[in-house]
Amino acid sequence: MKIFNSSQIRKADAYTIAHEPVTELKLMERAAEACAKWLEDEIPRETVFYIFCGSGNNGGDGLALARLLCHNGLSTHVFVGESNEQASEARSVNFQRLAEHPEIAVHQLEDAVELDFEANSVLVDALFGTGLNREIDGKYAELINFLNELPFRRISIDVPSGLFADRLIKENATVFTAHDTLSFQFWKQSFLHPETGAFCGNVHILDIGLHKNFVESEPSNRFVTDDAVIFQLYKPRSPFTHKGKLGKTRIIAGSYGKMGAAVLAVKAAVHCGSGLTVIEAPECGNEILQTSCPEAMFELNGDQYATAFLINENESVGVGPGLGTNPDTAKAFLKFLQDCTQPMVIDADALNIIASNPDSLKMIPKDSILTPHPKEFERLFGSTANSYERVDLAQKMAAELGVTIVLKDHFTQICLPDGSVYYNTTGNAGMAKGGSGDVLLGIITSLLAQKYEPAQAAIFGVWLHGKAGDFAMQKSSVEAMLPTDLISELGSVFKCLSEKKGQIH
Ligand SMILES: NC(=O)C1=CN([C@@H]2O[C@H](COP(=O)(O)OP(=O)(O)OC[C@H]3O[C@@H](n4cnc5c(N)ncnc54)[C@H](O)[C@@H]3O)[C@@H](O)[C@H]2O)[C@H](O)CC1
Ligand SMILES: [K+]
Repeated sequence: MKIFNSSQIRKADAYTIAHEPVTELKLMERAAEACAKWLEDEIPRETVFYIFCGSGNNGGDGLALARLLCHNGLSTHVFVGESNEQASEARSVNFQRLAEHPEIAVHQLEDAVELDFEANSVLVDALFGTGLNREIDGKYAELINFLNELPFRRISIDVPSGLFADRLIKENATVFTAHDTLSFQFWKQSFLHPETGAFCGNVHILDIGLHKNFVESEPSNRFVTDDAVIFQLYKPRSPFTHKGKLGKTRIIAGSYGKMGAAVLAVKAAVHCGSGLTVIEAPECGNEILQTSCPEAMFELNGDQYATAFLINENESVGVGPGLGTNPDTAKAFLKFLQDCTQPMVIDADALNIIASNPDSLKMIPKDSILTPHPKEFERLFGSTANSYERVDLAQKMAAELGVTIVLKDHFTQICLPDGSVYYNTTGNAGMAKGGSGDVLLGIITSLLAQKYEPAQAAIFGVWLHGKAGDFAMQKSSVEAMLPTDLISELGSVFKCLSEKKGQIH
């Protein structure tokens, strides 16, 4: 799914109105219908809805929503500003149409502070959407601060009021803090970054039928990895295949005291479908690895830590977890990097060695995949003021070096050599635990061995890893789930994928 900025979203709106064709009023009605359906499906019927409406079309959505909810027998209050003079036509019509339902209580926005809210209230924010053009202040800020303190579920229409769709806000800016955001048609960039996404709660993207031709032809280099992307990437296994056709994965990982990282990476590679898997590690890991993962072959590269790396053609290499940064390991790794020509997956200590030897960035084979967390990214490419600047820098460096950079975050960003960025939305806070990254390296390397193109392996691998995390969370909890559980859940994720793909074709 493409990510558009607010001016592109306005264009999508206008294009749809002109070419479907459909009136602005009808489009607003569709948006309100989608929200009403979601609320009626998700929120108990005895709820009292308090809908706060601004003077723009976001407010118009709120007014239409109030009418639809009331029409369906739900208890509804609306709050509007003093004057409707500035309002768009569609918003004004929806204000007038409230008269169809005299049972809707209409209040002034400033009266909210005096109101006795029912115990089973839900607050709906339709104050500002993509038309916000400056930070919120004055009476709107007072109202939002008041609403944020009430002990009720808060739901935003399209965008939490106070957030811009496509840029950072000032620290301490006033924003409606939503538990859920019902947003139209597209993910907005601000939902995907920690500084702004924290205000959105759970994001639900509602289809309102904006014109396909516009969506297809309007350029964007930012995307969200959605189900359509994944179904296109996933290659179901042919019944006539054999292990020789499913690639050879080499995981180079582990040193004394950090052999768990190697275990996790190699097990993930095997569970992700690698035909043949080799774990290259120092002698101290031999017994541990052969016992914990008998499916993989062991090859020696040192005693307590790696001192020489083996190069084999026709293998996909994933290197770094638990490797350590002993000077001998660093020297051997840099030589290996210089001699290799095949794309490889580089993580953890291998990234730290590169960061300590900046000239080695140029030696990374083209199309390789780097999987830094924010701290590793900073060591490699320097610090940035915020996550928006960080993804811009990652996008630039990926294109400059001809590599894929997987910037690990709540919504991990996959920056491809062609300058595009994919945001991943699978995964959860239970994955913020030592060992998750080792599993990711194993998954991506395994996909690379199975002849997924490097960019595909990165996008698909990050999605799989997150989805396995979501399955693991359902069985356990964000606190208790383990990176090992991600490996165990890979099977269920593939099962689900192949069943769904079967339905589609
Ligand atoms: N694009 C779509 O797919 C659809 C969008 N819909 C809804 O429309 C809004 C966008 O509406 P718009 O009228 O452009 O903007 P807003 O409602 O967000 O508000 C603009 C309004 O507010 C004033 N304003 C802006 N910033 C401030 C501020 N800080 N303080 C006070 N006033 C401010 C501005 O001058 C305008 O007067 C979109 O989000 C959807 O909810 C359609 O209904 C369906 C299709
Ligand atoms: K809103």
